[in-house]
Amino acid sequence: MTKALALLGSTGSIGRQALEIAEYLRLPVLSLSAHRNIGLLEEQARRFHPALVAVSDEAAAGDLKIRLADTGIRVVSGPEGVIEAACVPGADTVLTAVVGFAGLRPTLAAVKEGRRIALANKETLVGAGELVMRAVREASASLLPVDSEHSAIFQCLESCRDRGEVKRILLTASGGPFFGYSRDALSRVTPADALRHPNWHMGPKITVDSATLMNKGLEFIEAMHLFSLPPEKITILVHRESVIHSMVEFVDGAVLAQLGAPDMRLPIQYALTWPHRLPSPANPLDFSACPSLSFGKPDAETFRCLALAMEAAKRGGTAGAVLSGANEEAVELFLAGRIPFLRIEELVETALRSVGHVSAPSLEEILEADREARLCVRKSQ
Ligand SMILES: NC(=O)C1=CN([C@@H]2O[C@H](COP(=O)(O)OP(=O)(O)OC[C@H]3O[C@@H](n4cnc5c(N)ncnc54)[C@H](OP(=O)(O)O)[C@@H]3O)[C@@H](O)[C@H]2O)C=CC1
Ligand SMILES: CC(=O)[C@@H](O)[C@H](O)COP(=O)(O)O
Ligand SMILES: [Mn+2]
Repeated sequence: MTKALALLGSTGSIGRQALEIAEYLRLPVLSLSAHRNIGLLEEQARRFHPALVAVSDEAAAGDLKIRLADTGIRVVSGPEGVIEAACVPGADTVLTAVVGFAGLRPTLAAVKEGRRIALANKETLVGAGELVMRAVREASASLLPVDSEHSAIFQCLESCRDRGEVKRILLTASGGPFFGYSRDALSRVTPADALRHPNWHMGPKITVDSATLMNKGLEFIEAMHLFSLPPEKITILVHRESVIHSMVEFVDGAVLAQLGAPDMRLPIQYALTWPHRLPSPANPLDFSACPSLSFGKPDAETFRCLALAMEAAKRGGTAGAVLSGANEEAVELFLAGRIPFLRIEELVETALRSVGHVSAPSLEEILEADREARLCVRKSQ
């Protein structure tokens, strides 16, 4: 059970819900971080009185220092400031809800300090899964998934004493807002269309990833690392209702599933209270509102990002960092209205084919692969 929290990405979708849970559980919050949204960060700082707040954008950090001058709260800046927030003295748990690869270095720093990590930032494991999991083992840190599917799998595996008993993981996918669309229809969708997820309210990047099915590809790689499973033992199952958050099939044919309303407050809270369960403000599951549950296969021919992610999953090494970095950059261009939807997959594929591969990379080589992938996307847009 968490005693005190460091929260990275507090102004985002996960960050705001995490603060709701911290308040509900009466957990002290010792640090907060954001990129630029200092209006909300100031409000949060005044409400939760952390020892430290970090703002990764230097100019915004300067403004926040002035705004918080009367509070005695320390304001630190830049990527190094976010690392300081991750390692704030006294916090036993760090919830990493920064979006994108910017989450890697602070997460790694907290792992090395042996903290409990409640991990929402999936790009960390996609880009540097082997390195991060090795650091977790070396520091005897705990890594608790917040991503809804991975929290579900984690919960289904809790009574499993021998991983050899796992036949496969069934990773559920909503199919996103464009489920059933043809390539022709996809060529005309807008950012506003892509931001309309059928079941979840999330930040813009992950919402677009759900629309391209890249989110499921990222989650496939995240699951491989978190649960030490080869790609053959993970099956993606389209489940439009997002009620079953994922399942585990065992060698005797038994299947365990975790169900719940689509409400991230539940997996956030479980990562903070584990190994205990406490009452939660999350919406309860109303079975009468979901009379039928459907299942199907994902369409990786229409949604090419999924096929590219599976390719990167099998390739390993720096492929995950290239996939993730190129995708982040391409999604940003799409959201800015500078490229059409289907250009996202083309740019990711170009990066995967162009950036040199390293099979057992160091942190520096991973960071370099991410940099090169982003550069490749910007040059090819
Ligand atoms: N939202 C959800 O329901 C789920 C999210 N996740 C994962 O959790 C992570 C966060 O997602 P979500 O909350 O939706 O994202 P949001 O975009 O809503 O929030 C992102 C947070 O990260 C901060 N941030 C943005 N860029 C940087 C940067 N370069 N350096 C440091 N901080 C930065 C933002 O600050 P600012 O506000 O100032 O820009 C904000 O606090 C993602 O990895 C996502 O895939 C996983 C499962 C579900
Ligand atoms: C809430 C959460 O964990 C998201 O990752 C969500 O699962 C996205 O849904 P799909 O990618 O399945 O559309
Ligand atoms: Mn998810």
